[in-house]
Amino acid sequence: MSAAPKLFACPKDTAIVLLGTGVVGCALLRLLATPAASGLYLVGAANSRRQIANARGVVPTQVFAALGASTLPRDDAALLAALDASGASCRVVVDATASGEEAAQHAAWLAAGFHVVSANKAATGEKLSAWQDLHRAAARGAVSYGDAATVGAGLPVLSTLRRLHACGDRLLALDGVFSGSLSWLFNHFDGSRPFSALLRDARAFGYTEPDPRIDLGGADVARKLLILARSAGHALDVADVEIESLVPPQLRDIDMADFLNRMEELDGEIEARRAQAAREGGVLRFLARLDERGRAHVGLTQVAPTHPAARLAGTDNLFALTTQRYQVQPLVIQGPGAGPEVTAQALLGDLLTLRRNVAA
Ligand SMILES: NC(=O)C1=CN([C@@H]2O[C@H](COP(=O)(O)OP(=O)(O)OC[C@H]3O[C@@H](n4cnc5c(N)ncnc54)[C@H](O)[C@@H]3O)[C@@H](O)[C@H]2O)C=CC1
Ligand SMILES: N[C@@H](CC=O)C(=O)O
Repeated sequence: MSAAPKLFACPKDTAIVLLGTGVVGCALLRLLATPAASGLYLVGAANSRRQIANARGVVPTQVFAALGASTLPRDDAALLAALDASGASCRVVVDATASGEEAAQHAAWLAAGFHVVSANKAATGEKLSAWQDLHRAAARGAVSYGDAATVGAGLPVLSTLRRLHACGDRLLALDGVFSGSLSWLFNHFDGSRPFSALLRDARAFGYTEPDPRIDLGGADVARKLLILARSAGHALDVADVEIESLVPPQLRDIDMADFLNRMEELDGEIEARRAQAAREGGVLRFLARLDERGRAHVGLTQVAPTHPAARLAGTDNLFALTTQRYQVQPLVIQGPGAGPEVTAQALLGDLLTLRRNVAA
């Protein structure tokens, strides 16, 4: 891969490797080629099968072609070596995969002094012990973990919660719609098209997880609820969240390709629920709730058309934060909660914050 002279017009202070060149990773590559990303330079990129690395710099717009031509085997160590060889003072691994294996490495990377910026929720939204390890590792490595993309695709909800927590405010309850894909699906599911057809569209628009059962099964929403609760100081674990799955038992354990061919099997049950809700004057929304007694639940709920969740559009997420100081009226954050551009912007925002903090 040839060096990129234009990139070196900026100080080489922040070197990046990018894991994952799917919809989010690609959108980030586009942003890295814009002036907003001055001072950030890419030294490696990988998908699940191939990688490229060059400590002197990789041109973001050439990553696809270079990966296509690459014969380098997948090896995270070689990517970390490129970060080290770059000489940059700030070395960052960006995780835009949905891989549990990569997420399991975040703590080790932090402990070794690499910053991590992640859209992947598997490290922070699953086991509480992993969350705790990660925060200990970041302290040990004196580095930061950027996670703005993991909740609300970068809506300012985690930053707000953390600021309230730092001010001594206490989160009492959390309510809302935490999934962009499920929001989009139920905002459009009016009986005119089968649910499975809408799901194919949501997948094509890049709103769903690589395996849409992670969305439909409630796991993605539960992860976000856990990330939010933990960021507000609540030590919640996976077993503390009651999850209602929309995936019927016969579709849960088959491989993803089979599931994608059999999505029509979702239609009967979900259309019956929609029709029943409509007969009773309501609509379906996939809601998340953490109540004041620490009970957490995610699942499909029938709501009245006047309910705030019934008035969302597109991929809107809605986060209603009830805290000691926002008790009479919750603090509400609403906006698009999925999609490549907004998610990549959240990653870029974390990278720029890191760069600023390291320079300060
Ligand atoms: N799509 C969205 O709106 C949002 C996505 N996210 C998160 O962003 C992440 C990526 O999502 P998408 O781009 O939609 O998925 P995608 O399926 O389009 O892309 C995933 C990429 O990761 C690569 N990959 C898988 N395992 C890998 C490994 N071990 N090493 C390197 N690359 C590997 C795949 O080859 C692919 O390039 C997920 O964790 C998702 O939860 C977060 C917020 C919003
Ligand atoms: N699949 C997720 C993408 C963002 O996290 C969602 O639907 O919200």
